[in-house]
This record gives sequence, structure tokens and C-alpha cells, in this order.
Amino acid sequence: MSSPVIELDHVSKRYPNGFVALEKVCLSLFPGEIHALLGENGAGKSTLMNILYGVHEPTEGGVLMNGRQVIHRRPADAIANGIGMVHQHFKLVAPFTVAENMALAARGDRRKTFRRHHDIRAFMQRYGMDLDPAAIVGDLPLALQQRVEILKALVNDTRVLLLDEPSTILTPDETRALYDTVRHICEKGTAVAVVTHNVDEVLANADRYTILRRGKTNGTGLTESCTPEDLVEKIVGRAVATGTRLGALRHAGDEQMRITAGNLRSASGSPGLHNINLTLLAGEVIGVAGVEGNGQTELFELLAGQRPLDSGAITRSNADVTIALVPQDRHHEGLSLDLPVSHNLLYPKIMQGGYRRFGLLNHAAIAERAREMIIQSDIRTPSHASPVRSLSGGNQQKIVIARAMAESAAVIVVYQPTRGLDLAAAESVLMRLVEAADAGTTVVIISSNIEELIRVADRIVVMNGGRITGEVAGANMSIERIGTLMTSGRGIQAQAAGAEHV
Ligand SMILES: Nc1ncnc2c1ncn2[C@@H]1O[C@H](COP(=O)(O)OP(=O)(O)OP(=O)(O)O)[C@@H](O)[C@H]1O
Repeated sequence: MSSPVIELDHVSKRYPNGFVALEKVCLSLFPGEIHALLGENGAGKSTLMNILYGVHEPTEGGVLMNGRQVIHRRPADAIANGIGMVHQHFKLVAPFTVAENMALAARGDRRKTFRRHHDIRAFMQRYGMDLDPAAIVGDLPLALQQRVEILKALVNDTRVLLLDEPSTILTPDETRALYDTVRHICEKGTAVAVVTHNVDEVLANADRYTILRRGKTNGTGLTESCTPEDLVEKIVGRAVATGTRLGALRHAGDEQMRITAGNLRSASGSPGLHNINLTLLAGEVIGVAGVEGNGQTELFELLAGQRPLDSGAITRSNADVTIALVPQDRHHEGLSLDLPVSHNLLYPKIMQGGYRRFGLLNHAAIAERAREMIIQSDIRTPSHASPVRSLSGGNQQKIVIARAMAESAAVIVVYQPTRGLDLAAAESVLMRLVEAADAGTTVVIISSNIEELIRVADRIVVMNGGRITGEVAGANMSIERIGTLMTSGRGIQAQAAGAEHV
């Protein structure tokens, strides 16, 4: 076997607040291999990737490249040593072309290579990619924007490529295509580390895995010799029954909201909405499926009251129909990162004048309620007073969901509720949404994860190109049927015919 390109040698990381996020972790990445990094929310995966990429320095232990210790004080040091990273939140310049974005990432003389489109195409083809260098990045679908990020990470003679949860924004087909590309990259001798929560994806694509549990290594090895159950048990510490339907089919109640012949104009990067007809009933879970960028964001904004329709109508059955939201972009819309966990959890109530005594905020009451919510939603935080910025991505997400659930609204609209959550946390969020519907709440789940929707929804509407291309319910909710509606170009005809109901 070849020797590792990069190793972590008994690395520990203590954050300034004293929290130990990694404890004596060892990791070896080999050339030509895909190494999956797994672990529940807050296990230390991002901390580990950030150490590899020079964002953080280890408190103890060392980083070795080709057997020699290296010190990466900042990402520029890691990049200079051949390490590239693709973050979950893309760092692209949207109005620039693919070529311009690549040139911006290139260091020194390599920039010249990325001036001529001919050379850029040759570079892409080395890795089995074929994008138009002149395409404006902001106009590309997310899956292709991700390819541009990967290309950017490769431009500096990269020997180690780090991918942070790359599949969360992709459909199953796009995920397969992503791993085809990653395999091409490995074949050039690059070592790839991928953070993911998806065990099936690991077993289908990775060569090796390492599991972190509460900052320590809890298993590492070759994927060929393990089963999904082995991995889940090591990640969560117990078996998790995923895959089965959660809750029985419900009987929907009265109408809560209705969109009638709703239209929003298309704009650059937005398909708009076209002749949307959707009735939301009490006590049902409505799934909205679709490849990202096909009108789901616009539908969310419409239901949230953030955008008026250009034509058509959106009505609530009465003034008591309140709406709670879990937005897609939790960092910008969902959280105040520098405020404590407690204030983020109780933000709506505090803004409505709650938790006050003699006109001042009642901090003791806020802390008490926040502690209850932290336990109920299993939010891993040192305390209710910790700034949200210091929590892991998955635990930040649990805050947004817990807050929306606590509003006891008539309608709750959630965008990709389990994105970035570990298996057990995802299961618990889905369960809570189902329970809310059982108690009479209308739950709208917008998700590109079809399996998840089938497990919880009573009916699923499918969007493509800003149109509802069909609706399936009960036993007709199959991956094949929904997948066909997601990619079919039948939007206009289906809507004209009142959409397809199965
Ligand atoms: N800047 C920080 N200050 C203090 N604690 C931090 C800081 N960043 C992360 N942590 C803590 O370190 C632990 C590990 O966080 P990390 O982001 O590495 O987890 P993760 O495995 O990537 O989780 P997720 O799957 O939710 O993204 C968490 O408990 C988190 O609260």
C-alpha cells in the first residue's frame, strides 16, 4: 500500500472557550482514495477539516505531509502545500465566468493557464469535467456551481481535496455524477476526504472511512468490509431504524391556506412560478419535491408572505392561521450568530414582547425555557448562553427547527429540514414534524430528498420549471414516479390540464 499524503497525528483541538472538539485523533489520507468522514452533529468533522485546511491549528499533535511535519497557520499555507477545499457554502463570484472564478483561485504563474479557454478545457478534461469556461457562474445550476468550486480547489497542483458535505444539495443522480468526477480526480493520485451523513453514499463510493464520536475516533477502516448497520451503530452509538414510514396516513382537516392561479415573473436565476394551485389543509404533511432551483424557493417566499404574487391570489382561511418558517439559508435568515442560543431559540416570543418583567428582559425565564428546548431537541451546546456561532452546523440547524416548532403555528413551512443533520437528529426532526401534523398543524416540507418525503408526507406535489407538474398521494408516492415528474418537461401541459393527480 502507498504511504499517506497527509496524516493527523494524535491531534487535539481545544477552542478558546475551553471546549475540546477533538481528542488525540489520528487520520491518514492515501493518494487515489476517497476517505469518508462520518459522525453525528458536533462530533468534530468540520474542526478536523479546518485543521487540515489551515483554518485552525491543533492544540496538540501534528499534521504530517509525506511523513514530514507541516504547520498551516492559515488556508494560504495549506493551499501552498497542495490542499484544496470545497465548503458547504460556496465562495464563488456569481457575476463572473467559470474561467474568471478559476483564475481568481489560482496562485502565481498558474493564473496565466486560466486565461485561455482552450487550456481551461484541457484542465477540466483531465478530471472528466466539461463546463463552458465562458458561462456566468450565477446562471449555473447548483450541481454545476459545485463543479466550479471543485475546479477552483484543484487549480493549485492539489494533492489533497477536502469536500464538506458535498451531496446535501444534490439529487441522487447528481450525487452519482459527483462521485464519478471525484473518482476521476482520485485517479490522478489525489487523496480525497469527504464529510457526509449518508451511510449508503459512503458504502457506494468511498474506499475508507473514519468515524468521529464526541471528538474521538470511533472506528476507521476499509468500506468493503462493513455494512450500513456497522457504520450507523458506530456513528450514533445505537441502531437507528431509517427507511420505514413515520406515522400512519392522516385524515386532513379544514382548509388553512390556498394559492389560486399564482404567478411570479421569471427572473435571472429564478424560474418564477406559473399557474400554481395549491390548497393546504389542517393536519396534513405536504411534501414539495423537485430538483433545487425549480420554484421551491419562490413557493417558500410566497407562503412566508415575503413576496407578493404578480397575479393570482393567496388566501388564509382566517386571521388565526399563523405561519412558522424554517428557511433554507439558516445563516442569513434563520440565526443571529453572535447572540446566545437562548435568544435565538426564543427570538419570536421575545420580539412579540414576551419574557419581560417590569419592562426588562426576564433572563432567568429565558434561560429556563431555553434549557428545556435544548434538552428536547438534543442541541449540543456548552450552555444556553453560548453564541450560536460556536455550535456545529447541525446543531445550529436544530435551533432553527426547535424555534419554529415552538411557535405552535397553524402552518409550518420547512425548507430541507434534515439537510446537514446526522441520522438520529434527522429522524427526530421528522418525527416531530409528523407529530405536529397529527396534532392538527399543516406541515409543508420542501425537500429534494424524495425518500424522506415519501416517509412522512400524505401527498407530494412535484415542481419543475416553476410549475407543479403533478401530485402523488398514498401508495402512489414512489421514487420512480416522483423522479419522472421532477425531470419531465411536462410542466406547461400538465398545468394546463390542471396538473396530474395520481
Ligand atoms: N469556534 C468555536 N468555539 C467553541 N466551540 C466550537 C467552535 N466551533 C465548534 N465548536 C464546538 O466543537 C464541536 C465540534 O464542532 P464541529 O463543527 O467540528 O462538528 P461537526 O462534526 O462538523 O458537526 P455538524 O455535523 O453539525 O456540522 C461542537 O460541539 C461545537 O459546538
